[in-house]
Amino acid sequence: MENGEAITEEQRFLEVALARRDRLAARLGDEIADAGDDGLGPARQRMLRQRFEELRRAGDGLVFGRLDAVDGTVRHIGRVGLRAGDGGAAAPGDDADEPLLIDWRAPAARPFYTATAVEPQGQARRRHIRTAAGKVVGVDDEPLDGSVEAELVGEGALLAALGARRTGRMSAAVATLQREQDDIVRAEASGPLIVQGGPGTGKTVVALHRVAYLLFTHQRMAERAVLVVGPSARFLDYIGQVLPALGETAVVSATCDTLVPGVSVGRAESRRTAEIKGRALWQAVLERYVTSLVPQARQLKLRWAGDFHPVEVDPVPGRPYHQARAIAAGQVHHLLAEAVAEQRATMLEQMEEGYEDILARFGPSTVDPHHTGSDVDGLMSEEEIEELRDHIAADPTIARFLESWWPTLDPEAVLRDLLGDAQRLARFAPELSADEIAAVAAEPRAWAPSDVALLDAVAELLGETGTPVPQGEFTADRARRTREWVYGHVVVDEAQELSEMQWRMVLRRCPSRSITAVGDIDQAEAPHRHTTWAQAVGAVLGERWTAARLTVCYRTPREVMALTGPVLARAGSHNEPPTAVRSSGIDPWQVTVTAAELPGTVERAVADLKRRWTVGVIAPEDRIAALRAVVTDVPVLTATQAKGLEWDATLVVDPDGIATGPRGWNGLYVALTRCTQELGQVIVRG
Ligand SMILES: Nc1ncnc2c1ncn2[C@@H]1O[C@H](COP(=O)(O)OP(=O)(O)OP(=O)(O)O)[C@@H](O)[C@H]1O
Repeated sequence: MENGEAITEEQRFLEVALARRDRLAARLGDEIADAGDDGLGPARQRMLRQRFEELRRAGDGLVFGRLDAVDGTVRHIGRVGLRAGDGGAAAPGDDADEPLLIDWRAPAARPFYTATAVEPQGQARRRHIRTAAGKVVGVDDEPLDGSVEAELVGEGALLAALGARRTGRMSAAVATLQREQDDIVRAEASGPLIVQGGPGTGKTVVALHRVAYLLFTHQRMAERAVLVVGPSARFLDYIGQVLPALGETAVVSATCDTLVPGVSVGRAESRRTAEIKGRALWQAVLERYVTSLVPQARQLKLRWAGDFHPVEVDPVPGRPYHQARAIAAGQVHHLLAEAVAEQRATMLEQMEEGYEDILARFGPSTVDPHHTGSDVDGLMSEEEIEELRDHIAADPTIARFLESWWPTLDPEAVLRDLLGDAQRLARFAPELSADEIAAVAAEPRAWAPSDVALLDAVAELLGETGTPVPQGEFTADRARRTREWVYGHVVVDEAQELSEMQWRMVLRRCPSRSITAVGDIDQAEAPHRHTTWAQAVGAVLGERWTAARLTVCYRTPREVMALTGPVLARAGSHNEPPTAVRSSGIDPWQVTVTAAELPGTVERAVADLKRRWTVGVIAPEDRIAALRAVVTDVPVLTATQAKGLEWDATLVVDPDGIATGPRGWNGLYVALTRCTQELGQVIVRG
């Protein structure tokens, strides 16, 4: 079939699918409007709204693929699934339940990503359909009968997508996911999966498509929401468009700095203290410290209605501090009520006379007036003791006493008391050297990034004080505002940057360990010293995690990747650099200038690149301010800030300066691999 005919044929199909989509969306819109009147449950309303949102967003790229099976069956693949009868009556002769468009996440769509000429999985042909504004603009056919052997799935469509200009926002790659990527997207989600991939291998793409896949496949996960942890707010903004476009609303995205509601980072910190405070040993240190705050077992003397009563309380070990406190408070209330009742019984026994007078001493609050008098034996019934216990529990004096004996604690105050006191640190963190203790204790009061994971650990050890779970219409809203929310799945991007304590913080949010972490250990710039995944996660996950790899670089052109070998070796890498899939045909270039010439050269180079491309400038930290003064309309970032981002062209300023910082070679590796087309370097002489 000629390409023109194929386009016409797919255009017809697209129009049918768009019409069905529109009709279905309109009908759902009506149902949502009526839902209030019909008294539909909130769960059903949420479902309707979610489906409506999904349909609304599935505009461009509603249909992007087609599989023709050997037996003649034709299946179209799209962003959402549609049935022939969706939104109203099916066309004459159509079965209303017959699938019209298959959701890319459904099992039936899998061969679209994984069938090859060697393993055609019953398919004769794969077709990629490119659309723009409701029009089919291109069709790429790939025979799977062995007549053509392609290394890449949908090579034409993939290379077109990769060669497209970058917009500063990540776009979905749902139409062109490659087999090694698809294997990870659809992998089992029962334990931690750690994906190592060099720059541009699609780790972020894979992570986000996996979220969409898991939410589609596992309803329970959608009920608990999925957490996406990324390295920076800039990065979260960069990927922000992708998830809704993939159809997901049950997702919370955060950085490690924003994971604890109500806590905000107020200052930067030195690499040294960040490294010290990221170590796994803090878990034990904090446990020891919080345990030391639990009052010892002791005999309390409590006053009730004018008399003192001895009450022996034994704190329950192994519970979070506040939970143990609540149990102890319950014990106090109960034992005091019992003691009062017992005292009364003893007194009654001892006294033969003056019965009425004695009862009066207990006061009206403890005595049911109907039960006074000679018709009872004077002993308190179970119900009366229960009632007395409630009075005791509500009594402000008793509450004040409990608070002074076993105070409720604020995690921030607890952590401050520990970190700010060198003597206390020496007692509870004997693993640290005197120098390390002095460095931690000398830090300013405001929280630094590494403190957030420590605060989270303290909050967990203290346990909650009974604050109600916030309400919200969408699961994600409630999850975002609740520190102890248990997510259905957690995805960590740029996972190589996490400290051991940050790993713990992530794990606390998903005790089932249904976690996908993607990263490149060779791009690690964080102050921890790990150079392998086993080191990075060993202290927290042990050996109970599965490794996967991505090996093909889709972003950086061959010409640029060729420069990275020596840099990677200097970074102490244990990994092969990924294989670049494409060439841009543009040789990387460099100029050498004096420090005085630097600003002018950068300004001119950016102005020139900007005429052709989207541009990012990457420089050492100490040059950023000066460069921002001359380059105002494109981002000027450190390698750390540029992590995960990409532009058509990158200008790397003073690469030697980038390489001399701590973990500098890793930073330079990040900087060199951000472009999709052109790389320029400005080297500073002397
Ligand atoms: N299958 C694909 N189809 C289309 N584009 C893809 C595909 N895989 C990756 N890309 C594109 O390649 C680029 C790099 O992908 P991504 O940012 O996910 O890589 P990464 O491994 O996270 O890189 P880094 O570690 O350097 O940040 C992006 O522009 C992405 O859209």
